[in-house]
Amino acid sequence: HLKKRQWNKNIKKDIDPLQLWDIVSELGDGAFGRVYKAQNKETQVFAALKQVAINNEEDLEDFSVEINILADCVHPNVVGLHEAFYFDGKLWMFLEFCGGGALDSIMVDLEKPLTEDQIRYVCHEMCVALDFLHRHHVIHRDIKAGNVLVTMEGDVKLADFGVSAKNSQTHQKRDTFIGTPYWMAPEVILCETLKDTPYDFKADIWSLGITMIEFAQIEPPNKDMHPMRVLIKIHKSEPPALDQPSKWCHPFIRDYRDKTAILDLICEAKADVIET
Ligand SMILES: COc1ccc(Nc2ncnc(-c3cccnc3Nc3cc(NC(=O)c4cccc(C(F)(F)F)c4)ccc3C)n2)cc1
Repeated sequence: HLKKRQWNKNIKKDIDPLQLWDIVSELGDGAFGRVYKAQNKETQVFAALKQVAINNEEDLEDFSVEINILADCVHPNVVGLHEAFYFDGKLWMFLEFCGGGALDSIMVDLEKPLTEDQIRYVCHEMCVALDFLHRHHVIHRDIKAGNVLVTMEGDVKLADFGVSAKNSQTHQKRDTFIGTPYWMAPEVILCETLKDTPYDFKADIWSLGITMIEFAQIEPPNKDMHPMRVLIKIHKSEPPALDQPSKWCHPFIRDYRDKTAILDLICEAKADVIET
């Protein structure tokens, strides 16, 4: 007889989430799939809500992995999971809402890169997040500014919209190529293309470096190049560098505790929105 499917302890069943949460508005212009801003009726706390239609066991497996990672990896620099429900054939994921949004959108909205002080602070917070994830044997695999969220209090939280969104929208088959190439470490490309050399957590550190260049220049290196050509270039070239290295001071992560720089950025970004 079939072993009873071990139900995911992090997912609440047979409870209508809308009895506990109000949907406030749509998040992003559908860029992330169906993601909403929600508010808890009792605590008034805000959440980012993603609803995903679960059509089969495979989908449930995929998203259970994500929920287990989020439930196990509780850290101030990793986006937190409030709760998850399976209701009406859909998986409902409520995550802590970060009011500042993602850093790539902030740079695009303000039409300027981050300052050195902002980069220094964000870099330190991302190193702390990655150290935590790697100690929990989680390799992020898609580190980029678009996966770095900031709160109105100036906290920096690592998220990952790519994989799950990709699965939920395109129902990508497991063995197809995953992740945007610009930030990919050479060994990841090798693994993704040759499917044999296993890569390890150090791939996230390469992508962190590419993300620092992205913070400094708004775009990662090779952004204007066709993705396929980037794969070859990353593989055969030396690691990329800043366009103007002399512009940046070198003793980099030292007095990183300075939150004010990132708070200024968020105020600018929010002021920018209020003005428009
Ligand atoms: C456009 O303006 C805004 C304004 C505020 C926000 N704030 C915000 N705060 C929190 N989450 C989100 C979010 C936006 C779009 C899509 N998903 C979001 N969060 C989210 C993330 C996840 N999953 C992860 O972040 C995740 C998945 C696997 C691993 C990991 C990690 F390795 F980082 F732990 C993280 C699942 C479900 C949701 C709703 N968005 C976003 C856009």
